[in-house]
Amino acid sequence: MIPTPDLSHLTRHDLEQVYDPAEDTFLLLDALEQEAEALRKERPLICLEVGSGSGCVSAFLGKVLGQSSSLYLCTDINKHATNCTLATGKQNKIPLDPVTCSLARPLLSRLRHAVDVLLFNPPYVPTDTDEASSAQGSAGIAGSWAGGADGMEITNRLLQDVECLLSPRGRFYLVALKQNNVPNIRSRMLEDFGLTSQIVIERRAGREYLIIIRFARTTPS
Ligand SMILES: C[S@@+](CC[C@H](N)C(=O)[O-])C[C@H]1O[C@@H](n2cnc3c(N)ncnc32)[C@H](O)[C@@H]1O
Repeated sequence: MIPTPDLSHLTRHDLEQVYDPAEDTFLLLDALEQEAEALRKERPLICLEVGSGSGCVSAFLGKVLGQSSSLYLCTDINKHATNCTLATGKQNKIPLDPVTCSLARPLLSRLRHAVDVLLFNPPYVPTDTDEASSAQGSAGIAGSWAGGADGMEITNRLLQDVECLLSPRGRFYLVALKQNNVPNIRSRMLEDFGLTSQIVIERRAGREYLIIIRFARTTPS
């Protein structure tokens, strides 16, 4: 079993401003652990986590891949989150490179068809559009969950860029709620971008039913 990254350096003050890893985070870790062998075999060079929050998921990915020369890029709209991501990388000896920005927009042209592992645990909670817009605008803790209509407004923006980011062997892992309409997400990604998908793992956690979907150009082994 791969240990959960050490987050003991994060203070209560940090976790008032940055998403505290929760069931959704841990389900994504479980999915990455389940896929560990296949991920190592691919020898990913560029990994990108959008919305890295504490940095827990990217630090875990670094542990999954072990000693490698991978680049671990992370983005978050929340400046406190990118600070925490940097600190979590140091604490766990994984060289995380965080950038404060929205989604992957400023990196898009540089990372065209270059990302081998793309991760996103998005703000997926259905809210009204105004709440999601204001959370995005203030770039604080509410941006961790406020997802707008169907919880999909922020995720949909990244979905438009996934095909452009993924390398030929790239894999994209997305956290979704059942209410986000997973069959619809999967069929849109296939019809619009030719990306196939699999459910890696799913679990009920309290009121939420959480699903991790993996997208790729062809069905990975
Ligand atoms: C559910 S939290 C997940 C945090 C962390 N990846 C985890 O799994 O614990 C969603 C994260 O996405 C970030 N986020 C929200 N909107 C974003 C955007 N437009 N661009 C980049 N990050 C965003 C939030 O600040 C938050 O850190």
